[in-house]
Amino acid sequence: MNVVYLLTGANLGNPEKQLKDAMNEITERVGKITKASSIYESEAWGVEDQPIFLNQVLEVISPLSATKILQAIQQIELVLGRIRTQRWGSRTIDIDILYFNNEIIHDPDLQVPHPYIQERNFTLIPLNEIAPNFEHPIFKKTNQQLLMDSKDPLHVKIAKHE
Ligand SMILES: Nc1ncnc2c1ncn2[C@@H]1O[C@H](COP(=O)(O)OP(=O)(O)OP(=O)(O)O)[C@@H](O)[C@H]1O
Ligand SMILES: Nc1nc2c(c(=O)[nH]1)N=C(CO)CN2
Repeated sequence: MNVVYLLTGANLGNPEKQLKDAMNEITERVGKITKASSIYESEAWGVEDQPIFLNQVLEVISPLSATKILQAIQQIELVLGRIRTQRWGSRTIDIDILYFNNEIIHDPDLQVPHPYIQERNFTLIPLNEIAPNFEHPIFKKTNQQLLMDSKDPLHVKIAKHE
């Protein structure tokens, strides 16, 4: 069994419902959700002039390989009607693999740990709620240390407690 951390995000349609729907699909297609952070809201990072985002981090126990999980989350994005616009643009649902066990993967289609974890408070803050002591396998720092070192000014607040 593998331990995988996923980030879900949405800023179009009904973001809260889409995060809930994503949890159901993840349970169906990826594995058992063992921890779920609160739902957080923040301004759009990277591209301005977008609606605010909701984000959540999930810990999932999965029998699938990282490649199979990527395929499963891409299926879920399709099922939930993801509309792709621009890079870092608005979306009905986005699912990223943050960590897969403590493995380092550099495939053209799959970078694990996710390359932006340490730069984005919208990832670090929910991640810290459920996995503060998990160590980043490249930086050899816990999520808590990464958050303390973060230079991202983005303000991320709880929208809804789990
Ligand atoms: N760890 C990962 N999790 C999810 N997708 C990944 C990962 N590493 C690489 N990818 C690739 O990224 C592509 C998805 O890009 P996407 O359009 O979601 O980027 P984005 O969400 O706009 O930006 P970002 O990746 O910075 O969050 C997928 O096709 C997938 O192959
Ligand atoms: N606050 C926030 N900003 C973002 C997000 C996101 O999930 N939350 N996702 C993006 C696409 O990768 C770009 N910007």
